[in-house]
Amino acid sequence: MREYTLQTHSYEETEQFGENFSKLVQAGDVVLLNGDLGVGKTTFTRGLARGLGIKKNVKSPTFTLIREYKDGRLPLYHMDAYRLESSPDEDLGFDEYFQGNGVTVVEWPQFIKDEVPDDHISVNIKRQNEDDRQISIKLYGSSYENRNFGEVL
Ligand SMILES: Nc1ncnc2c1ncn2[C@@H]1O[C@H](COP(=O)(O)OP(=O)(O)OP(=O)(O)O)[C@@H](O)[C@H]1O
Repeated sequence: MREYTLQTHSYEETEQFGENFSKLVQAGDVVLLNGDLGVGKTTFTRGLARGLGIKKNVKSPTFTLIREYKDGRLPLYHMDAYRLESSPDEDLGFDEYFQGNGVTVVEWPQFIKDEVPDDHISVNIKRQNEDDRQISIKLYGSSYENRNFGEVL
C-alpha cells in the first residue's frame, strides 16, 4: 500500500485536486471516497469529472444511487452506497461497473464492503476547520503499482 497526503484550504483547491487526480486514472479504476457529510466528496468528484473532460454538472448521487457520465475521456460512474445500509444484499450490478471501462467513484463504501475489489484507491477527506481539509490517498493492489500520484498532487 502506498499513501500520499495533502491539504486543501478551499473548495476550489479540493476541486483542483480532483482534476489533478484525473490525470492518472485509467479504465477499471475504483475510487472509494470516504469522509463525513458535507466534507467535500462531491467537490472532489466534480474536479475529477472536469479533468476527464465531462461537461455535465456533477450532482450528488444520493437519490439515484448511481450517476453515469459518458461524455469524457473515460466514463465516470458516481455511486452513493449510503442507502444500501439497510439492504446490503441488493444487487445493483456493482461488478459491471468495477470491471467496466470507466472510473467508479463510491461514496460511503463501508456499506458495500463485501462488493469492493481488493485493488482500489481510497481517498479520505477530513475536515480540520471551516475551510481546511486533510486528504489522504491510499493505493491498494498491483493494479496501481506503477501509478505515481505524487507527481500530480
Ligand atoms: N477545502 C475545502 N474543500 C472542499 N469543500 C470545502 C472546503 N472548504 C469549505 N468547503 C465547503 O464544504 C462543502 C462541501 O460540499 P460537498 O457537497 O462537496 O460535500 P460532500 O461531502 O459531497 O457532501 P455530502 O456528504 O452531502 O454529499 C461546500 O459547501 C464547500 O464550500
